[in-house]
Amino acid sequence: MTRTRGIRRADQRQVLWRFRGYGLPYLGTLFLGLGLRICEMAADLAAPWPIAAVVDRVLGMASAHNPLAHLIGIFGAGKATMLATAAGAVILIAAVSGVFDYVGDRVMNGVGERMSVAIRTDAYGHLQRLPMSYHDRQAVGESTSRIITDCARIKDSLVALFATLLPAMLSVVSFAIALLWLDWRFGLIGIGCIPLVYVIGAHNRRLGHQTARREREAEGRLAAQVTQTLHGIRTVHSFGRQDLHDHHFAVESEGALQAGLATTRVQALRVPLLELATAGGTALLVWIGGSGVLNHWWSVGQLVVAISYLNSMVSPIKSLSRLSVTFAQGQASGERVLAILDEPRSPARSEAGLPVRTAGRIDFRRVSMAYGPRQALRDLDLTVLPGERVALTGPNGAGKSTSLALIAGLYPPTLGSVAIDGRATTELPESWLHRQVSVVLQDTYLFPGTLAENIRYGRPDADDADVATVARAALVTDFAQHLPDGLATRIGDRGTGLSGGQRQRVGIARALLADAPIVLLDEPTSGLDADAERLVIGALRRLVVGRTVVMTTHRPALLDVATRTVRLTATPPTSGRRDELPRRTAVRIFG
Ligand SMILES: Nc1ncnc2c1ncn2[C@@H]1O[C@H](COP(=O)(O)OP(=O)(O)OP(=O)(O)O)[C@@H](O)[C@H]1O
Repeated sequence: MTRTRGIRRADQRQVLWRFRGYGLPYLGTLFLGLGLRICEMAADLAAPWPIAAVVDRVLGMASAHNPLAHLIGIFGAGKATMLATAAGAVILIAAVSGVFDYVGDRVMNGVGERMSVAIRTDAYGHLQRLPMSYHDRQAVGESTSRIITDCARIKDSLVALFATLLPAMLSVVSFAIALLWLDWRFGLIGIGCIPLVYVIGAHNRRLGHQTARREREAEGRLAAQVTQTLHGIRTVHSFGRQDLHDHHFAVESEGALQAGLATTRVQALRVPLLELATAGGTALLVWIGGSGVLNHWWSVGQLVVAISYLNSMVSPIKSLSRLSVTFAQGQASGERVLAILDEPRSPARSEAGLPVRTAGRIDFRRVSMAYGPRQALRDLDLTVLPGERVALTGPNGAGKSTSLALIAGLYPPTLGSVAIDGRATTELPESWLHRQVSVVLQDTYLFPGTLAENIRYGRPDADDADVATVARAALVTDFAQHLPDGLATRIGDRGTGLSGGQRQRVGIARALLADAPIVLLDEPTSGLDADAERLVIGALRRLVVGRTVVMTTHRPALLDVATRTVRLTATPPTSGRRDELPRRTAVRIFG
């Protein structure tokens, strides 16, 4: 949020331009679309001439140069025949214009749609790969809103750009030239309308951008609010605090409403101002044009054509200025999506020279870790030898989970280094590191899908036999065989339908299948009753064999699995100064 506010005005205009690279693959299609629009334009330019021919030749008001005049008599010079021919020409021209409009629209809209899908896919892919520190500070709902709603607004802008803006600009230029060709006085009146209408549109765009940005920020906060409430829906129900969430939602909703109303005001003001500007142009044309007809400068038919051209020229200008709000919204949304795309990712590193499988030695060297201003670990020295099973214990907040997160490479240490087989985790490619380290968390996260799919999450290429083997070893089969479809049973969002112990066993099966040489267990049995814990520990005993294991636990039964226990201690700070925050050291107790 802070970042989008920080974007300078000069940069604001370039927001949508920053996405131009996504249009390069479609340049050929865009030119085809433009060609179709030019054909449509030619048909539109011909549209008023049959009427002019009727006025001049059939009604005999005057005779003047009409490029289609000779065509009206092609089937006969009788008035009835000429009328019928003119009527047929009107329909034919409209049909030709309609066909080009239809095909042109499909081609141009398609480019906008495809470009926005590519932007959304990139933004989503980038978001997933951003470091944990980014996700810690960004609400889930806010990120979701950027990927879904903001990308949709960018799509609206791109579709409007290709399907409306470019054709409208083409129309304005073509009709202005046609008016000039008809008579320079008509041309001047038409061209005179353009700056007036443009100024109104530009003013709207500026106002619209400010309100659109406020609206999108408020909507983002609303989405975050909904996600947070739904994530904690059990707690909401348990405490019956729906009223509190209603209140928070109403406050955010009011913010979104005010911003939405401001956008509506900007939009509402635009229409009357534009109507006034265009009515001025038409009035001038009727006045000067009428005088011209009376003075025999031009025919009635030509005046009809000129008025028709002026209308055709002004209506795209009107639609352009209507787009000012769409573009303002697209610009505000573009800033929010760029804020994701501009966020730096960890650099890609080569796996060349790295062993397929690490021996599993882990070294913490004078490691300190802070989450922003909050110190979590200080000066930790610890070596875990290959095959060792170390349990980290200590009071709440001593930094046990943080130590595991550092081994998994989820965060870089603030000071010191964490090394695997002598290589600092910050220098290792993420893909390699993830193959070396498996994690079983306190509450295993399961995705909607089958049990087998969830187990396969750690190794997508594993065959059914491998999945079945690890499911047996992790005691998943014990409960899966009582489910209607065994391992093919579908489970709900976040594993609903399974008990806590069952979810943990699926997590262990997943880690078994991933077969990483280092296993991290973060309180895998906390919250389980004695029976469930016994089963989970049974499964864990199979997982830890032949691997380096670092675990955090308060449970004596799980401590039995460890070959060494290390206690992280915390000395309370003597003052509020940062350098005197709790000092944590590794203290060997057993082993
Ligand atoms: N993602 C985070 N963002 C900010 N602060 C964090 C984050 N994770 C942990 N902390 C803070 O770091 C400190 C250490 O947390 P950590 O979870 O590592 O402790 P722990 O020893 O595992 O605690 P527990 O036994 O309660 O699980 C705590 O003060 C915690 O509030």
